[in-house]
Amino acid sequence: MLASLFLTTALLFMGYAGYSLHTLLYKVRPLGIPYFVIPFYPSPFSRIFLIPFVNLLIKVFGLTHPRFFLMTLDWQVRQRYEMYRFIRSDIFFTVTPWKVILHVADPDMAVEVLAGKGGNGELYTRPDVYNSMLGLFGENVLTEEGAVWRDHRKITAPVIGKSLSVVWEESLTQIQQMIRYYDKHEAINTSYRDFRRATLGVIARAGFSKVMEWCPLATAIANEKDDEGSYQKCLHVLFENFMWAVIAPSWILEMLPFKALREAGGAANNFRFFVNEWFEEKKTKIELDNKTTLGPSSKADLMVPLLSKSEVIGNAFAQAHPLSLQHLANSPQIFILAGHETSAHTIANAIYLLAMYPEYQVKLQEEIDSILGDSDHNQTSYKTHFDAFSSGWIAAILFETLRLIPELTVMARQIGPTPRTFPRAGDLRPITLPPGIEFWIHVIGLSHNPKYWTQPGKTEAESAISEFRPERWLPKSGDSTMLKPYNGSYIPFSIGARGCIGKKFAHVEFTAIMLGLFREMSVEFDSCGGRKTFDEARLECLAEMENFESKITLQPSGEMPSIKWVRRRR
Ligand code: HEM
Repeated sequence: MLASLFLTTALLFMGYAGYSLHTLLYKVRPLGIPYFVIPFYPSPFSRIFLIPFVNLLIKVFGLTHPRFFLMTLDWQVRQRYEMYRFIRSDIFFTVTPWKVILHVADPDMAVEVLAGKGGNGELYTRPDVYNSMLGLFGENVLTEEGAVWRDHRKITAPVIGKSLSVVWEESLTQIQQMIRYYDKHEAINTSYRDFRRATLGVIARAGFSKVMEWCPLATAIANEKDDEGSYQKCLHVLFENFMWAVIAPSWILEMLPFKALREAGGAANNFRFFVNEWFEEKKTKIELDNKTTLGPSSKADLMVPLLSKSEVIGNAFAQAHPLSLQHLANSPQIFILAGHETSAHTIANAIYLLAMYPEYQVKLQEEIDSILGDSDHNQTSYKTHFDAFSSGWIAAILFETLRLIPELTVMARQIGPTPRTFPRAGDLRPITLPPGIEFWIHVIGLSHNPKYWTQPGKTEAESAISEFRPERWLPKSGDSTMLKPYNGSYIPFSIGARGCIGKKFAHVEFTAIMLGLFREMSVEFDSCGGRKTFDEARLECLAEMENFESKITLQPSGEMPSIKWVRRRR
């Protein structure tokens, strides 16, 4: 009885899926764009329960046709531009029974989708599944759309711009503390975590005037009784299990019979708790300050101007933009989530690339020495020194790192309820797409598209598009501006009104951290007592980078080779 009920349900489901797929194919075929049929939509649920199983089948049966790549986890990272080369088109569809996805490595179309406006005069929105993932911490600037998002953005964007001096100062402080630790340790393979701690320290200070001295994760966790230790532990657990935290509410995770999932549920709760506590602490302090004749004691962190716009503190702006205190309380959580892992992993990626290509460390150090001369880098400031470093090797290394390994591999948007026409680069005719289609703007596909990355006067092979060549960004002789890639072909921070709010923050932080590290140190692979050659370590590193996976951001799925920080020989 139960078996026949199960069979009937399965047959009905398959019938419905088949019918739905047929309807969607009917929409897609006349458009004349290459398409592949995929049996599932790559939602967080399928990422956990289905795709690993499909990956196993693909491996066991040795399936090598490119259509099978499209069913694997993070094919966007491993295939880069190759899928588009194979089908000879910069856009293609995957049609699933539930959704049609248009994969885009065409820069003109990318610009229109990310920065253009839909039929209702608003920006194209993210698919609901993305907003619900990002909405784990309540409504915030990242998840809202339309008028509410505009109000959030109006409040948060200027606030971030005001924190840059603190970002510079705190980045140098974190690195000083980190170097003290590295000086006493032979080899480490904890760089991703180490930089997460450093950038967390920067955002805590810039955001909340909270001082978090740098220490390795193990020490932070061992000190769990201190606030920051438990805070970092819960962030760590949350990042490791983000997909679980997205697909199930914390109270369900906390009831499950698996320790890792219970911890993930607890971590999501604790994270909200900690940030709310920081927020409340700050609010009380500002309210107190406002009651005194002196006014707010500190203008230098993100929360002061943010809170001064809230309905609690109350002013004309708050009346015109009635965002609730809860909306504003969610903003710091998003600053922390969006602003510390992205920066930390970009720095760690750059460090590994510099270990693989030591010749660029020398360039970087020469640049630092020529700008600073004998002066102490710890005495520099954002105002006096950022500009000097913003169009040389440090900047080129940041841009090239993000070209090869962006933090977000795909930016998803959807068409509203009416058909829209989209431009295509080159002399291809624009294309009118029906409602219901999702765009997956392929950030790495775009930054590896040979039409836009083959350098003038060179062949595609000579341009070494898949390799780390920061010099491609440097100003040409007789010019002072850095490379400006074809619009839409380089979008690690996205573009347009919805582009990253923390782009400058991240650039300043990266610059100060590189300055602090490479003024004093060099990085090299650990030879494991002479058992591993440089070439072996380099190949190991490349193989790990090929296997990076998207959790919240793109990051190692296994162990990176160990590296050593050594004092510079001068
Ligand atoms: C290397 C570092 C970073 C990278 C690569 C990066 C990348 C991005 C990207 C690609 C988006 C757009 C996402 C989308 O449209 O789907 C974004 C949005 C955002 N980023 Fe960043 N980000 C970085 C650092 C930061 C920092 C340091 C902060 C804050 C201090 C920050 C705060 C935000 C916020 C609030 C948004 C949402 C903006 C909106 O929707 O209006 N990011 N970031």
